[in-house]
Amino acid sequence: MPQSVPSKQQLRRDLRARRRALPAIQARAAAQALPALLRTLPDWPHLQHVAGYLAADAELDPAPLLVDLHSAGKQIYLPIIQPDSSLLFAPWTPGEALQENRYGIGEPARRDTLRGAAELDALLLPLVGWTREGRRLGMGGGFYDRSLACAATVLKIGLGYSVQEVSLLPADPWDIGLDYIATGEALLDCRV
Ligand SMILES: Nc1nc2c(c(=O)[nH]1)N(C=O)[C@@H](CNc1ccc(C(=O)N[C@@H](CCC(=O)O)C(=O)O)cc1)CN2
Ligand SMILES: Nc1ncnc2c1ncn2[C@@H]1O[C@H](COP(=O)(O)OP(=O)(O)OP(=O)(O)O)[C@@H](O)[C@H]1O
Repeated sequence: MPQSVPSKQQLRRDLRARRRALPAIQARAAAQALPALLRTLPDWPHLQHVAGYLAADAELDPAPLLVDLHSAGKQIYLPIIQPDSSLLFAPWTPGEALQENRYGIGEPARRDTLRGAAELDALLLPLVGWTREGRRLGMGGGFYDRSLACAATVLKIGLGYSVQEVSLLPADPWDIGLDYIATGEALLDCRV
């Protein structure tokens, strides 16, 4: 009998629990490995506008990576949830003022020059689950899928622990694939 694929909802529950159970020392090591891993990207020198996120719910923390990008002279951005449930991205520098969104996640208070995903060079996506082929499972709001529907050119880099890898994910027509996945141990090229 073919093995059935668990629902996205079931997977989300299991993988979020797995993420929360990771020892703090491993979580920190993965976050601290990200800057050197991302610097091996062939496109790294050309990335000028890069959106990240502020870690919530035990997500792989891009903070050291955002500091590294900033110190390399790149402009970093954070997502702002829009009324139509898409995301726009506001420039942000580590330490600048934040205000909480409906999930308690900080968003830049200064939002004068918002960009769409298509106007960024790279986007760091928080992963709940991932496959080697670059499929992703997010928190379930569809925010990233909606925002990427018209942004084919932006380099999509998922950040997720290796314990969040699964062999199969349910495929929906709106799912947008990743170009790379950084696990904290390796940078995987999903386009090959
Ligand atoms: N760090 C981070 N920022 C992000 C995202 C993300 O996944 N991670 N998003 C990526 O989309 C957007 C926010 N999406 C989110 C979707 C669901 C939940 C969440 O915690 N849901 C709760 C129920 C919360 C409630 O309804 O009050 C849950 O499922 O337990 C959080 C963020 C924009 N910013
Ligand atoms: N391009 C889109 N346009 C309209 N609705 C969309 C689009 N993409 C996704 N959605 C809606 O978003 C909901 C959640 O999608 P899904 O379960 O794939 O979320 P996710 O990819 O895990 O979340 P996220 O993208 O926020 O990380 C779906 O019910 C779907 O209807």
